Amino acid sequence: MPNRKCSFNVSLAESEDKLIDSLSDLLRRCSEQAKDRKTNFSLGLSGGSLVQLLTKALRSSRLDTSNWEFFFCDERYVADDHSDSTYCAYRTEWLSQLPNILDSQFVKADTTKPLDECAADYEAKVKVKVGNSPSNLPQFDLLLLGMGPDGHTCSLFPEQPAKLEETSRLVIPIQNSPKPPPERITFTLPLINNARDVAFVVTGASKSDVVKRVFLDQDKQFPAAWVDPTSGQLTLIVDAGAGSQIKV
Ligand SMILES: O=C(O)[C@H](O)[C@@H](O)[C@H](O)[C@H](O)COP(=O)(O)O
Repeated sequence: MPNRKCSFNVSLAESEDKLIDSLSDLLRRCSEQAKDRKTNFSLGLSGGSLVQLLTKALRSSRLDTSNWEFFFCDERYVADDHSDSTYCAYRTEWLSQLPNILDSQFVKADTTKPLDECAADYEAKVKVKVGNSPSNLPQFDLLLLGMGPDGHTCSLFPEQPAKLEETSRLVIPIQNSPKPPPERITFTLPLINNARDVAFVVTGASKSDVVKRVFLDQDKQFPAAWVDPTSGQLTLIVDAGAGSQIKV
């Protein structure tokens, strides 16, 4: 595998139930490690299909989430109660299905601020709430990432390669996103790659080629291929369709 700093674990699930089990196992391991360190469990969320899959994993695993804090690896720049808001998608789902999770456990983006300020403010929140690694950067316990068919992850898109070069800011504004809505904020690679654990959850046969090109070829035209934790662990959880070109 070319140039990857970290090796990665692959979990190839034959059914949705198995995929949810793998996700639950990962959440259990990472949250127990946070408990052992006597810290809150900091978990970065993504949108899309992950909303449903994570809800199912939390319901079936019955993990104790009382010391968990939920952040957003990216967020759409819309009001909290807008149907495009990733926070809104989780909150709506969890209010009925996971009522023990409190609204105060979400660290939300303040989208009432201008876009640039919203990103800077979210970075400040991350710095206050997430403990630093020895490199002096906030270190998330786990980031759950999705990947689009174009190889985007978070709100880092192939059409905006300069965003991959960011070295100082941890959260940046995005304008003119090729996927609507056009305005967003997103974690940058220095923050993503500093996490203890990063996991991609990818499903569907239509993504099998991009999964191969990102994870096996590490083809840097795809932003997801830039995710390469410095000292953390990378996990790929795929169903049979998305993982059909990956041999475990
Ligand atoms: O803000 C967004 O537009 C979505 O969060 C998006 O980035 C999503 O995570 C990926 O496109 C994967 O989505 P699926 O898993 O649903 O394919």
